[in-house]
Amino acid sequence: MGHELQDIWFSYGDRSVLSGVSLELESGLFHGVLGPNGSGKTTLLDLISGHLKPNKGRVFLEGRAVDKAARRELARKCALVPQDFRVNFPFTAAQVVMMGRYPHIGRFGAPSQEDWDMVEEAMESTGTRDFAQRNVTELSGGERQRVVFARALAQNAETLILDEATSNLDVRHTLALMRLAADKVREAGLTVISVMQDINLAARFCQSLLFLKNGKAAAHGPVDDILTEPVIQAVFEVKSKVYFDETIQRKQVVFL
Ligand SMILES: Nc1ncnc2c1ncn2[C@@H]1O[C@H](COP(=O)(O)OP(=O)(O)OP(=O)(O)O)[C@@H](O)[C@H]1O
Repeated sequence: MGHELQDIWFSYGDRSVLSGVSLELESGLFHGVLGPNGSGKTTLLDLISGHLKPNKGRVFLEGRAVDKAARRELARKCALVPQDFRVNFPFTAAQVVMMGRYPHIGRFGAPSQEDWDMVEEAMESTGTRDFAQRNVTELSGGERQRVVFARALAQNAETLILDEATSNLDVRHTLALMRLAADKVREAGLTVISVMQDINLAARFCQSLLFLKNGKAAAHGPVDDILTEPVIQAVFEVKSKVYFDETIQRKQVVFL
C-alpha cells in the first residue's frame, strides 16, 4: 500500500489538467514524476498531499481517504518541499526549519528539546547550520531551498514530497540532497515522491518512474522497464539513446 489515486480528474476553472489518472505509488520507494512543462506534475503532488481536492475521483494514503484526514494529521504523514518557497516575514532559517515540527507540537505548546534536536539534525544533514540565524529573505535561492528541505526532514513524515527540490542547487548539493533522500528510503523506509526535470538524475536515484503527458499517466513502473527510447519520444518528443552506465550501474539517457 501507499498513495493510491483512483480515477482522478482535476481542472483549474475550465482548464483541464488531469483526466482519469489511476495509479498506486507504493510505499518505501523513491518515485520520480516526470513530464513536459504544464503536464500536471505539481498539480498531482498537490492532490497527493491534500492541498488540492480532485473534481472527481479519490486519493488514498494507506487505504484512508486523504480528503477525510485533518490537515495536521496529513502534515505528520506528508512533508512537502514546494517548487517555490517564499516568505515575506524575516524568519530565521532555524525558525523555518522549526515550522516542520509544528504538526507535532500541541496547539499551545512550546518546542521540546527533542524538537530542537530534530531541527539541529535536519540542518546538520543539509549543511544549513552556518546560516541558521540568518533571515531566509536574505538567503540565495539554493540556500533557501536547502533550508526548506531541512524543514521537511524535521517534519519526520513517512512521505517526502519534493517538487523540483534541487532546481536551484549546484551539482554537489544536488547529489547530496538526492543521496539524503535515497538514504531515507533505504534506511528509514520513507516514501519519496519527487518531481524532476532531469531524467538522468531521476534514473540514478529513483526506483520507479511516472511519466505524465496531457493530463494522463503515459508510463509508470520500475526504472529499468519504463526508461526506454520510445517512452521518451512519446512523452517529450525528442530522440534519445538510452544506455546502461557501468560507472553508476544505472540506465542513463543521451538526447540526440
Ligand atoms: N493556480 C492555477 N490556476 C490556473 N491554471 C493553473 C494553476 N496552476 C497551474 N495551472 C495550469 O495547469 C497546468 C498544469 O500545471 P502544473 O504546475 O501542474 O504543471 P507542471 O507539470 O508541474 O509544469 P512545470 O514542469 O512547468 O513545473 C498548466 O497548464 C498550468 O498553466
